Amino acid sequence: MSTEKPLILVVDDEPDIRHLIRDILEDEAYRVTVASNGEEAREAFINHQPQLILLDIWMPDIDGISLLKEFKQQNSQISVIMMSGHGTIETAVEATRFGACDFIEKPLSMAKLLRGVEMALENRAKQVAQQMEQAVDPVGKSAKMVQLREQVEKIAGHDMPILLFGEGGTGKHCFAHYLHQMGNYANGKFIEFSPESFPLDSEKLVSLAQQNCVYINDIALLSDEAQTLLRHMLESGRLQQTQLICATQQSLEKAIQRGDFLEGLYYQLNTITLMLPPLREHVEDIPELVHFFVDQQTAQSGMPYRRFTVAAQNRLRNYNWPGNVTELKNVIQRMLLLGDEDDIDVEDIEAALQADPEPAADDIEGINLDLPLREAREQFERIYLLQKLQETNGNVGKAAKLAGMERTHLYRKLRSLGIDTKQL
Ligand SMILES: Nc1ncnc2c1ncn2[C@@H]1O[C@H](COP(=O)(O)OP(=O)(O)OP(=O)(O)O)[C@@H](O)[C@H]1O
Repeated sequence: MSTEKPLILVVDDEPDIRHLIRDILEDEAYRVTVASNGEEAREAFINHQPQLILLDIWMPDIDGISLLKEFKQQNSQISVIMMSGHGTIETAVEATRFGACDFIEKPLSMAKLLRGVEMALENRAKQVAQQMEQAVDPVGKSAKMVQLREQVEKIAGHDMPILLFGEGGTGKHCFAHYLHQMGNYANGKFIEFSPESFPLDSEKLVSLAQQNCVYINDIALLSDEAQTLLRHMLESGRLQQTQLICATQQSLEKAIQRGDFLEGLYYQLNTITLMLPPLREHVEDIPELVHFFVDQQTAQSGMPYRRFTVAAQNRLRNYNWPGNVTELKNVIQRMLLLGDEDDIDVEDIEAALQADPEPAADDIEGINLDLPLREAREQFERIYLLQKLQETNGNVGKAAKLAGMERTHLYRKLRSLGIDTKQL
């Protein structure tokens, strides 16, 4: 996995705009390359292989849509944000149908530009991660899982909003992907919005959502503005050609009572609800989930295969899993990484469960929330990395794996945070 900052290609024939965007992005530590016309853009695309392209919709030698199509044909994974001036906004909306992930209007607002770039890169990273996970059918033969899969088969083909209700880590994303695969827009995209990334522009929402599956995580945390917009879109039928799946960990009825959630929106969303049980209520699925995650992780990372003894599997069934399937997956990853023997036994499980950083609230207590973001982030990074080093007895290589970073990058990061691993 590369930990270098993503490379962004900026294509615009106006030098002022190119340079302004380059400065803004470089200030945020992105790597940037620029092109002033179609020809240069093609060259930069091949030579630099950017992760994201900011593409002007109109240039003297070629129109942006044709260039977008070319890029998408050569690399369907590439993220492209179109930039449009007044009068070309309809073309920009059109561009989302040809695979642009977003568009921004000129004159450019620095905040919107950075937000757009961040969101595009985040979505790309999520897509890559999802592909690595090879969106699987939910595993489990317990009565609850069998019933849930049957429900999905019945409801996936209807264009009605679906609400997924379940504690953190119970498989809401997993079932949302399954619904997408079984639904009417299986050939369309799976687009995830968090409450912060929800588009507040109705045209943009409709153009992104059409013929696709839209998954909104933590729906109870949507801003009042976003709730009103979503309600309006649903009432006016503008999201009809969309598979809309919303997920929540908290009761929406209670959110309504507190005045935090629109009652009208709740009735729009509550037609079909799937209740995802906590893992402690279907522990009979644990052995199958363990096999599944061991196979998945050893195949993905080349870690050696390790077997769980029967006693170890029983211990896993007796734990109450406050973090549900996510916690089980993390514990398995930790054991595969840290153990040396072929077999994983009860003692390894006890050690991994004790090291489980689930009660996150305690861990972030040391962060001063009055600090500017950059410094608060540094404080968090320090606490987080010290915790990883503690879990691995100061082994930087293993800590890097747990943190999903390259070892050399972690060394550099530790140095910049003033952490001396020899003193630990
Ligand atoms: N039944 C299942 N079969 C196989 N994998 C599963 C199952 N349930 C969950 N997973 C996997 O476990 C991990 C956590 O599940 P997921 O992200 O779907 O939970 P979530 O409820 O959406 O979490 P959050 O509340 O944090 O958003 C994912 O990698 C998911 O693919």
